[in-house]
Amino acid sequence: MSGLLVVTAVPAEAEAIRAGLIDPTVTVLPAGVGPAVAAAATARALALAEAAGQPYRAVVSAGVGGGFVGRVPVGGTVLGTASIAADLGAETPEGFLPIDELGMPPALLGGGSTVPADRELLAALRAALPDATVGPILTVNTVTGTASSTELLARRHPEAVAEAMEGYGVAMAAAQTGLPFGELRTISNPVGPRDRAAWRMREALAALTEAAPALS
Ligand SMILES: O=C(O)c1cccc(C(=O)CC[C@H]2O[C@@H](n3cnc4c(=O)[nH]cnc43)[C@H](O)[C@@H]2O)c1
Repeated sequence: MSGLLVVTAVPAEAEAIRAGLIDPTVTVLPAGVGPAVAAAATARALALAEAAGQPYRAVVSAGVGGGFVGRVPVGGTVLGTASIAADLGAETPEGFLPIDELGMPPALLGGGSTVPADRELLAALRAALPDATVGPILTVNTVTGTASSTELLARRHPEAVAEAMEGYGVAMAAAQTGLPFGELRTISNPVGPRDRAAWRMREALAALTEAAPALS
């Protein structure tokens, strides 16, 4: 059996993680931005490893993300208790309905819009990163960029600590293969009105390098 598969969106995240890794059996795969490409690339990597007789033992979605103000600071590190597809569902005149509430058989949804992190994997990550903020991480197709959508999202997910764009996709690929899944994010920006100039990408990438020894 191979080691851990860590899936990032962009090469800069992958390089930041590789710079801090201490476990040589960890593979870091930059898969692309968004849940669809993340799921497809993760599923392919898992299937190829399985076919080669060297399956991975667990999968972690990792990279930078937006933090909910008052829940985690910019530059902070977050561990997901669950990855939630926050915009998978239907709009109604009364508001957003998650896919789980549309009356579809759960089997058709791959279980639903929330994928819990594997307990043992999360416990190991928490032990290695005791200062990390722990809570659900939202997966969105569109970076939240207005005060009104931030408020709606924060109200719908009062426990959520961060948002990013890949976790749920990676989680679905891991679930299809029956592998433990976790999500680790470092915070590059607050979730809120779009201000790209205020993103602290360098700090978030440095925090990824610092967190990388926990990936083993
Ligand atoms: O906003 C832009 O102009 C922009 C231009 C180039 C690249 C990006 C990104 O890489 C953003 C998405 C990327 O980073 C993660 N991320 C970071 N902060 C957030 C956030 O507040 N909400 C959602 N995703 C975020 C995400 O996982 C992507 O991989 C943006």
